[in-house]
Amino acid sequence: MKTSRRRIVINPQTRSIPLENVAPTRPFRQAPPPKEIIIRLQDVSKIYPDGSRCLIGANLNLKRGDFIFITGTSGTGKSTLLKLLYGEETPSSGQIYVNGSEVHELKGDHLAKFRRRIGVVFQDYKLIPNRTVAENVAFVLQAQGRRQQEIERRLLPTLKMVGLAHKADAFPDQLSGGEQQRVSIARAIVGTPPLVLADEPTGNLDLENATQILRTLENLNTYGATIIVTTHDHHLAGLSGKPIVELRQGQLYWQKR
Ligand SMILES: Nc1ncnc2c1ncn2[C@@H]1O[C@H](COP(=O)(O)OP(=O)(O)OP(=O)(O)O)[C@@H](O)[C@H]1O
Repeated sequence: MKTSRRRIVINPQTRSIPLENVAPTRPFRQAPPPKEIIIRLQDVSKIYPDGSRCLIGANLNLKRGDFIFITGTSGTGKSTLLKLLYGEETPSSGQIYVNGSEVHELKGDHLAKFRRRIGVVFQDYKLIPNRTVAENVAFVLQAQGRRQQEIERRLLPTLKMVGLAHKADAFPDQLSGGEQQRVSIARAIVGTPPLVLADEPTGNLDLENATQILRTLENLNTYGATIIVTTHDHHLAGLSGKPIVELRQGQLYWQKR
């Protein structure tokens, strides 16, 4: 049987191949990364409709259990990078794989299930205003379908870890900015997710509290969780001794220690 094939026509004027003859209807997809690679960015660009260029052909590979800091000046695109990783934003081009899934292919229940395995510390905390600290943190475990007994077993130690056991019954508007930030950290780690994305998790904290939060994330990392922390604070990133990746002009650069 004869199959119809698209002809590639070389333009004799320029000797270049007209794009409409070669561009496939779907972007060319690479094979998924090997299992030990938990995060892969392949030639990823992100340009917002208003022209803000955050990533330009960026590449990154992280293995399970890696812990890195992403640094970069304000407005370079650190938050955007995390949003791409949990599917809140879609790349303008390129592929992003997280936990074996190509993120922007995930929709509906698949996306919700994928996100349940990621602990996210949002820069603006996103606490539920009419729920107490304990309820905000427990909410994650309820969404994961955990039993009440397990919720109770996890809740208090996590609140203690972030120094907020005494505020369990307070509502978000009764907390300082730093305390709200620590609630958002507790919420991200209470389910011991295999991946934590923390957007400026220490931005509102003094050095003592910031160091305590880093120790908590390092502790989770020793149990195998992959951790990505964005920060402006080179000093804090330097203190931890973990690798630093700088986002500069749309590219990701591993810093030498
Ligand atoms: N939804 C959006 N629509 C258009 N532009 C956006 C959007 N979100 C972010 N931007 C722009 O993209 C750029 C990167 O923003 P982003 O918040 O990712 O940077 P950042 O490095 O996290 O900044 P900061 O350190 O100040 O939090 C900025 O110029 C910002 O104005």
